Amino acid sequence: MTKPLLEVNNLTQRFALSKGIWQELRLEGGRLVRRSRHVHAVNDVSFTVGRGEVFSIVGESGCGKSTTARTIIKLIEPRSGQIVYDGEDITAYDAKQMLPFRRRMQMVFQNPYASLNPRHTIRRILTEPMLFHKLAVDRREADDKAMLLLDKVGLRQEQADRFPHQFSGGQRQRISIARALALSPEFVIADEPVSALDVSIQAQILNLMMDLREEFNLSYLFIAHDLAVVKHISDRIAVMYLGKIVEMGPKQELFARPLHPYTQGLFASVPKLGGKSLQETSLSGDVPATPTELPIGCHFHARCPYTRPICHEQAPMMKDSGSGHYAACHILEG
Ligand SMILES: Nc1ncnc2c1ncn2[C@@H]1O[C@H](COP(=O)(O)OP(=O)(O)OP(=O)(O)O)[C@@H](O)[C@H]1O
Repeated sequence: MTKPLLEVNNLTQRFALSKGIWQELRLEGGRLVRRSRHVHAVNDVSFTVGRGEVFSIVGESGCGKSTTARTIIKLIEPRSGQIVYDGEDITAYDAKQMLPFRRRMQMVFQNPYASLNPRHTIRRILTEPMLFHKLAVDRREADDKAMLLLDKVGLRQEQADRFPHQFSGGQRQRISIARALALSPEFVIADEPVSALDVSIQAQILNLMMDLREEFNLSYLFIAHDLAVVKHISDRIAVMYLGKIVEMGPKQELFARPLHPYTQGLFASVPKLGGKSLQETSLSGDVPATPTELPIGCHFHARCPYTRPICHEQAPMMKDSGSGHYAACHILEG
């Protein structure tokens, strides 16, 4: 088997909440001390992304998708676990060591307006990173490359001297994609890249991303809260709930035979093709707003229609049901 481009092993991330109600009082050695509570955003997450693969992570808001992405690219330091990129363990790399990887791994964000400097022209947004990373010998070469990129993402060269606010949402996302490509990456992390766009524009951007994948031989880690968005583009999909991957497998397998009750609930809430109404969802209740205390046992037990006593006590292990289709649920253990 060929080596994966990205390997994430047992990744865990948590945030300290240090103010007001987020502190707790504890009796330690006869003294009352204040301790920060923590949000357990990512809990023991493992997956790989192969070369040329589109791997998607889906789950409801707050389940830890963005934190996983930001930790992989080391925008935040992992609490524990391992990140291996192209065979190199980058987990403990500092900012200087990360510099070449920051070029090779690019990120496209949900809100293109917030991620583009409003005071810079598109020309400057595209050429500056190239010059910084020495991917162009001079301004003229960077400029030529920028013009080519505008063509590739479906914008006109005459638009290069405009500012981000002079573009529509979809066009701004095209600029973000061009900026990511300006650094000739091999891996793109796309964090909800179409969620802020009109449905009619979403398909255009997804198609563009898939065309660029072919042309530039890209691998994608694609993050979305909506299974419908990842249906057409993914090779494999991981479903995340409360910081954990609960199911993972090839797209066809996952869509044909969702195993985990949470995945089944997500499917039930996908709008029917061509239909106006949503099907009745079998997902009741909400994800805890701030997961400072993780449930004991299966994280999903409070919302699961099939809960058994064991689900309150033991966390289920990921089990392979064949063809690389994994799920973590006690029901599947018989
Ligand atoms: N900097 C932070 N400080 C404290 N808590 C945080 C921080 N960033 C994220 N969180 C919390 O971590 C959890 C996971 O957040 P994350 O943004 O990764 O989820 P998500 O699945 O990407 O959701 P969304 O789609 O809404 O962004 C949430 O409970 C969130 O409130």
